Amino acid sequence: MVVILETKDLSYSYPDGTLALEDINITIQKGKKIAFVGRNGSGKSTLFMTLNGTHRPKKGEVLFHGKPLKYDSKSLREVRKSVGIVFQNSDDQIFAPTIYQDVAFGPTNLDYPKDKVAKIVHDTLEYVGLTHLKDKPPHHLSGGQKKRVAIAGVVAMDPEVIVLDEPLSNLDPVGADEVMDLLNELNYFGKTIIISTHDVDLAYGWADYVFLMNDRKVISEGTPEEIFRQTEKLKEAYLKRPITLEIYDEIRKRGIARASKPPRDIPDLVHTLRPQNLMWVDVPPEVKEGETINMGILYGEFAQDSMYEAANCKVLHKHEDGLAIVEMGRKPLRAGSISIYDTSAYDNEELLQVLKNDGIECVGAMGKKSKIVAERDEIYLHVTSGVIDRSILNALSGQRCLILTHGGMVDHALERINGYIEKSGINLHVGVVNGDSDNGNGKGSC
Ligand SMILES: Nc1ncnc2c1ncn2[C@@H]1O[C@H](COP(=O)(O)OP(=O)(O)OP(=O)(O)O)[C@@H](O)[C@H]1O
Repeated sequence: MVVILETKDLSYSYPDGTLALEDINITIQKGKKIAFVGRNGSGKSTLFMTLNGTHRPKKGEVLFHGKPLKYDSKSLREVRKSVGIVFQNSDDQIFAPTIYQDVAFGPTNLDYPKDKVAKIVHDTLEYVGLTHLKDKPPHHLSGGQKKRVAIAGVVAMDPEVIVLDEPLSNLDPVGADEVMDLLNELNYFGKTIIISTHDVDLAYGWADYVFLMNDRKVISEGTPEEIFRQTEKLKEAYLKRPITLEIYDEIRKRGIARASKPPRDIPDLVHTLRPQNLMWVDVPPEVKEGETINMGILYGEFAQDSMYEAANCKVLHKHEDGLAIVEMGRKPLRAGSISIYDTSAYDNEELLQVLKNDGIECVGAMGKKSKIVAERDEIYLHVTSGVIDRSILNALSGQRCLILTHGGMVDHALERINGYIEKSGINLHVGVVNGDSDNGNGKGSC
């Protein structure tokens, strides 16, 4: 593996004293797709500006092909030719009167002869699909088109590394797909692509390697599979888990996923679904269609919860020669429950009793006040966002859940859960376990 970019103990402060990066040590491999994931203000854009020398580190260094960056104008010109940056806001990047002139700006500055510049611009515009707009002023373009012009301006310099700050911000889904296709193509032809994003689904499905940033530091790095399994780190970085992983975990808990690697995208996810458990088996002559028969011991692929298990099967179709198609029975799950604790009538002693006596396995808090109470009294919160839906999902897979909330949100939670019960026909146990509210379905009995 060839290392193309590296930082060593890199720190950067803005002139007003804001420390935006602290002791960053990263290594970027040539030809990879890299995502820096972090919430607003974590330092992604600042880091990117240090990678091509726009920002000079206060401490530490940036190395390109193993050589420390120098900050004289000739060296900077060279590194900027090799490490191109596409800014978050295209208007900060595009300034020439026409798209043609904008894309020509970089190659012209490299002192290429006119005909070479013309060929580069022509080829680049064709490559990004903007030839038909070449004489338009950039401010007449849509956000997605401007983004492509900005990318074209960088591609025209033929850099080894293309760094894109939030490449999909303000793009509609189709525009976003187009930009990602373009980046994949550039990567396929050997460019190292580095992006920043808050979009965990994008990073999870797209990147070869992920750096997780929070509060001016890289707090974790690894393959997407490694990073997005680190629930605590994601929480620390105020990020969620990718939706594909969330769905996969729910499928797995219900015993309908194959034992395979966690899926990276939707086709992967579909593939993890265990095929319907239909089998051809030999059956005794007296067995009739519709009957349930004992299949004895299942093992390996066919056992759902352990290496070996006994299973009943329903005979769906009886064929000649003593063969039948049977459907394997699934083990029923223990019924889960959702208790709601109204923190307007909070009593720590009582809450601890509820947690213990009801065997609560998953606690969530909704609303700032309830979260503050939980933090103050050191009640561990398994869920802090999407609390109602998460609790429904956990209850569906057999867990006993408790939601800490207060005021109108108690009724809101009840309404949402009862709405789900009504729609799905699945009768979850739900109720308010303290205070005066009488809205519960099975109050106090969870
Ligand atoms: N020109 C500036 N002067 C002073 N502080 C700045 C400047 N630009 C950014 N900062 C600060 O540096 C820190 C890192 O900002 P940065 O823009 O690098 O974060 P980011 O991860 O790219 O955020 P976003 O996802 O919102 O783009 C923040 O605290 C920010 O307020």
